[in-house]
Amino acid sequence: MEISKIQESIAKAIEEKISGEQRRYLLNEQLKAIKKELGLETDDKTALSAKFRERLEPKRQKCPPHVLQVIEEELTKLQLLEASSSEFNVTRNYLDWLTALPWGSYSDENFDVHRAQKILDEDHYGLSDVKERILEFIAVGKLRGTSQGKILCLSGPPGVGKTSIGRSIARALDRKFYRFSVGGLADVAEIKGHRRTYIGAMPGKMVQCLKNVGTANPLVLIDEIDKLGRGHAGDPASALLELLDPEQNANFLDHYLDVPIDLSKVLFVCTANVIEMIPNPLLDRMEVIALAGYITDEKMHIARDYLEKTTREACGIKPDQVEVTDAALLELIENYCRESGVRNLQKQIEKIYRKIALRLVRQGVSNEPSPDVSVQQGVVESTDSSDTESSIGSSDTESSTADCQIKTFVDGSSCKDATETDSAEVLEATEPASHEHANDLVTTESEQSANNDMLPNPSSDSATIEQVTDREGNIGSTSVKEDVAGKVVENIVVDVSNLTDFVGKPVFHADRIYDQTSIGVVMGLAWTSMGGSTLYIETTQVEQGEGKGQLVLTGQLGDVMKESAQIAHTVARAVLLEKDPENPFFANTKLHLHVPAGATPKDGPSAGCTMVTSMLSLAMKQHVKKDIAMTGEVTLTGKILPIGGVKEKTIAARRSAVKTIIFPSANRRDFDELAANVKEGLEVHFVDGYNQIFDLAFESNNETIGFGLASFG
Ligand SMILES: Nc1ncnc2c1ncn2[C@@H]1O[C@H](COP(=O)(O)OP(=O)(O)OP(=O)(O)O)[C@@H](O)[C@H]1O
Repeated sequence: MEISKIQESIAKAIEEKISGEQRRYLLNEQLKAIKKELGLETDDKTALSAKFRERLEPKRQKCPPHVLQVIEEELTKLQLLEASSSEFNVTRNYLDWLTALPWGSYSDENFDVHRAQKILDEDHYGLSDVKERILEFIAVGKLRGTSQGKILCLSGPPGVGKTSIGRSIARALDRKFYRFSVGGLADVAEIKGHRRTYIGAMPGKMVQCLKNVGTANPLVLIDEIDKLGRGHAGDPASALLELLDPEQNANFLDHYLDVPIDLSKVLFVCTANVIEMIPNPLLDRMEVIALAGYITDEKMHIARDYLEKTTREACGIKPDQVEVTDAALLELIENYCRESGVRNLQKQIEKIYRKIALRLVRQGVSNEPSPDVSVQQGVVESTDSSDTESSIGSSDTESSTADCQIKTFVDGSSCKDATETDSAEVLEATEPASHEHANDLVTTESEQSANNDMLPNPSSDSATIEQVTDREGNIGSTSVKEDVAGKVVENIVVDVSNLTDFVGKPVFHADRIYDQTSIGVVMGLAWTSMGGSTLYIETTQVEQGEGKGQLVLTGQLGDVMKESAQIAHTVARAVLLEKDPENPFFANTKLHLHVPAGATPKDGPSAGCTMVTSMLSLAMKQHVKKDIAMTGEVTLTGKILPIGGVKEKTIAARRSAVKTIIFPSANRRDFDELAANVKEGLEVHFVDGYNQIFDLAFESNNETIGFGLASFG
């Protein structure tokens, strides 16, 4: 009895529930039908299909037939699927990607070489050989009518402008710009996409790029290609090869998209610090353009004409409110920023300008732009605004309250135009950044006032602010408000004497630890991914005694360098035997050879001749010639073999005030190709055998000791 009552009540509850749902479903369907009848709304699936068709319509003519066919099939499938099913979502997303891609839509390319030259000059100082190569490339594009089929690779140490040159090329060619970094990338799916069957599947970077830029011929900058990871599932290098190779990429197959896409019109530019690390099949297909680094003089120009200008604008400071003297800039370059690139220099300049901004604000200056000119300011966008912003936000190591205030000031008032933060970015190739090309290091007062004369509507601010009233409206985009009335605001001068107030004390650099090298110490030249640098080889005597001849090595030397030291020991012994047969130094002395700095791992054979010289200097108790540096691999018989990184090493030598360099003869061609300003003031010798190095290194002492080395090697 009880049981039948319970059963009855359960049956009733279920019936009520079912009929309620049926009722709701019925009413919903009726509502939809009525709305459809009235033309108020189409159902979800129809609306979706209509949306996709509408998106496809403008591209239909240019869209390849096989893609159109897939889209049609998928649209039919969409109608048949239940809207709540997971497959419906997969199909919808797939259609979304398929219809969003810029099938066959290309932006008009600009092959105007003069315009390209202007743009490249506007964005970068110097780099004439690099610019020339780019212009040649554009010229060929003009003659052929297309620039397809080339992969450029810009290689060089960090901060020499590889990424920003990439951007300039996009601007010069009028192509859209997209950048993504493959540093550490180990998953092939990042490039080729995931198969649609996986939950959360996405297409690869290239398809994302095309969707973002909206044209099928952008310039794609692939950053850090030398740091490509090694994948556990699939090899990213092979996937990149398929992407980059002009023979294959006309039919690039993304796993997600599953229809071939034509990437043959995409211009690929890669960047790398060391080309040796790029997988060979990739390197084979690239046209490598090397950027070696800058000498002091070039850095001065870059700082004055480019970095200072963009930073000043980014900080909202007017040219007449600040003066950074030549001497201060030189000090900054020589003692704070000795590396090959200019990124650190840019950071230091930003640091100075932030501090100046704070001082100006404390003095009561307000450079707030009036509403009508703020628009104008937005246009004056640096091509590198992102980099500027990211370093403004992150470079400073001091975290004082003052700095926080400065940051607020900078962010709030002037860095509005910076946008990108991600590793992938899209840039419309915009019109020129406002770089000037003054050859002089300083924009003189007369130039400034000449500029003023050309300005149409000089403001009539009160005479209380000296420089402002003198040169009002100099950059034509800001005006000083009256709120400092009655107060004289002086422009801030940054000179050598007060530079430490802005950037602190200079950092210690180990590249010139000896003013005059002592006995057993010789300067060599090294080449790393950070550019060239000088290094010292130090040799001392540990103990002496009959038959104690031995060599101890320190300084984090790799296997090749250790072997090179052993070879040097043997060569030095042979040289001494030849010069001074009675001298038993090497046979009876335990030597210690060290290469500072001990924390930096070093390897390679190019310090061979430096090691021999260092050991001989100790054995003969003679200094080597002042300000001499050398590089070259030495063989057991004393032959000198060629080395790499001639330009980087020459620049490093100049940075360290070296006067004489010794290079292997086989590197003469590399040296001859260097720009005149890089070679300026250097006495360079090319040698085949160690005997010539001996003569050069111990030159001044030869007469005194009466050595005349017979041919060795
Ligand atoms: N010749 C130059 N003239 C003007 N500005 C330059 C020049 N070279 C570099 N810069 C500036 O230096 C900054 C750093 O350059 P960029 O980011 O392109 O370096 P990079 O070589 O790509 O470095 P990384 O290898 O670390 O990616 C940029 O703001 C760039 O505009």
